[in-house]
Amino acid sequence: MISFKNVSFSYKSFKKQVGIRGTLKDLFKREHVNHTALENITFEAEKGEILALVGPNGAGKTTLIKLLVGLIEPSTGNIDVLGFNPYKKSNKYLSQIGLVMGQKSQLTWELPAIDTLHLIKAIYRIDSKDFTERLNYFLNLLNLKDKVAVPVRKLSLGERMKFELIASVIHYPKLLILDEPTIGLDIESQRAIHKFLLHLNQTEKTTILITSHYMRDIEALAKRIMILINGQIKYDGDIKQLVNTFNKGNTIIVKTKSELPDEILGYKIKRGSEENSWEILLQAGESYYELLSYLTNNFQIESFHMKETPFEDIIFNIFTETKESSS
Ligand SMILES: Nc1ncnc2c1ncn2[C@@H]1O[C@H](COP(=O)(O)OP(=O)(O)OP(=O)(O)O)[C@@H](O)[C@H]1O
Repeated sequence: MISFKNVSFSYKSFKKQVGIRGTLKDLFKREHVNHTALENITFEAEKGEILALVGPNGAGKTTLIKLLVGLIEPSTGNIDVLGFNPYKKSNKYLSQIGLVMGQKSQLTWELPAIDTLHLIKAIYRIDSKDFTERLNYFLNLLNLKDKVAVPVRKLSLGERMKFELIASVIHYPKLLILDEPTIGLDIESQRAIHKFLLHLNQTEKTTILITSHYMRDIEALAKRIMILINGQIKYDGDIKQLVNTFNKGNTIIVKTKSELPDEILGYKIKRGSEENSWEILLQAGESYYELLSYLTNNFQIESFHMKETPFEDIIFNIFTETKESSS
């Protein structure tokens, strides 16, 4: 379905010299600078997969999406999507993909969303009966039935994004690309969009590639995650596996009736947020049986529970560690 082989991409830009002399020099001879946004990217995705692409700002996510939709051509390497070279922008290829960009709208601002949808129907030559049935089905699913005649500018952000989604999938795309589709949305709208995407993926086997800075999106949707840092793939695989590999440890929260020392059996004890609560960091996979039995035998313990490291923190640690090791 998607195949990237040793794909690199560099943006070319002009070097701007400082001062009036520099500006004058620039008029006659401009120096080019190359910025490598993606370096040697190789991955494949199968039909029906939901693949999450994450990375810090400037990692190269949007560049990868631009390559996928054929807006730019790789500097080196090969891309094949659904048997096409995206850069050739053949109509046959474009009719099989859908794109949602959270920061850009494909709906006409002054008109009701239904008008844009009719335009899309005409462009993709969707059969009228099929279009009406599919549209009604989606409108019901996303609870938008009474919003079709409202001008887009009067819709809430959540309603608009739902219409954006419908506009990008009404023509039965085999591949749906979503760039920050839930940006700025409340949790309810985010959840509605997750539900819709999972439903589409299950019923139509739509392959989905999503980028998001919200780890909620990633956890709700994808089994596979690809982490892009400085234009390179740092991790590509199962999300659960990622947690097992990169989670440094979990924290036990202990509540006591009395003070605890700074260290027990070699474990550092930190004060928790509440009175007489304590945090003890355990290494991943470490057994805590001995520690708990020591605590219960030697102190008055009220309760204890394990706090797993949130997925978001694990991803954040991967981002910062890579940054530190490359600087
Ligand atoms: N048109 C351009 N000309 C020159 N450099 C560019 C251009 N577009 C992007 N870049 C650079 O390429 C790198 C990758 O940018 P890209 O937009 O793909 O990152 P991103 O992962 O999508 O970031 P974000 O999460 O902030 O959207 C960045 O260093 C960026 O400054």
